[in-house]
Amino acid sequence: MDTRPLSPRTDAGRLGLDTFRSSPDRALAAFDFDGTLAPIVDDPRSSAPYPGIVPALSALAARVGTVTVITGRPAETAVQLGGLDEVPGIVVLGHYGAERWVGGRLTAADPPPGVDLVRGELPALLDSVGAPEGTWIEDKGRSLAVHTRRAADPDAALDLVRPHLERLAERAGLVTEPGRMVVELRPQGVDKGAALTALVHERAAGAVLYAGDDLGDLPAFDAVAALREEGVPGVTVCSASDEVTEVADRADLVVPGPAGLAELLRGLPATLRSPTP
Ligand SMILES: O=P(O)(O)OC[C@H]1O[C@H](O[C@H]2O[C@H](CO)[C@@H](O)[C@H](O)[C@H]2O)[C@H](O)[C@@H](O)[C@@H]1O
Repeated sequence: MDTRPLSPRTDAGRLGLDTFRSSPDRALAAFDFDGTLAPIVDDPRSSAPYPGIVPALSALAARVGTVTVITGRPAETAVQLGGLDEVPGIVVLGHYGAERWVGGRLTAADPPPGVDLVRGELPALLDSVGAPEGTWIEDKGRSLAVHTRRAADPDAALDLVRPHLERLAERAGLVTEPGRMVVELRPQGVDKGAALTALVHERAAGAVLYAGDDLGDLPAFDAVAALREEGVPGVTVCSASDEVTEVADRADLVVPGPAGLAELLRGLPATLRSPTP
């Protein structure tokens, strides 16, 4: 694994980063939250950004056209846990793009009815299939996530509940989103790739950087590849972990987790071209 900072291993990634640096005022920098800006912890309610990340995002926001966080969390949860309201102009796209938070204002569509069905049936379902102690439901309003990180054997617990969750999601007209010791049951029709593409187009961004750590970030990596075809150079960054290796395999640049991303962010502003007087 190449973990040298700021050295993309692909030509397309190098072009993406070079273009990002040479025209920062037209660039868009997008970040996943959990596992990328915030280290993974046992209890999702106690997530917090890696030290120095928020000031680094603020410094970046002063130099680049758009800074955004695209997360599976509700947008307001990410803002609150991350202290993201300190970052000037930041756009937080929650629930894989179904919600948008900017400057304290949240816009979102109503959740589909299937979410209520899942909310009503999930606890009894987990009991009936013998989900082990430590299995936990996170109710995120417009989706629900079943976490197993706190079970004695998280992988075995996930394997046990996954097929039942897939059947329930199908019955409710929802989809399952697999992640790090979690399966989420969420509405169809949104993903981080569509969210990223829409924001790049809206801002007429001339270059894009996307950083993520989990399977839910791969549609955003696909979006970066499609944007390149459209003529928008881009670079993908993996915040690497031992839990998920597919993202590192696909990334142009691999950094060792949120600590590595913080280092990358701290160094990035100094490499950006200054505006010509
Ligand atoms: O899109 P993201 O910002 O990466 O959010 C994805 C999921 O992140 C959270 O779960 C993950 O982080 C937890 C806290 O570190 C960890 O305990 C859990 O095992 C991880 O899967 C969040 O709780 C989910 O709702 C998000 O969908």
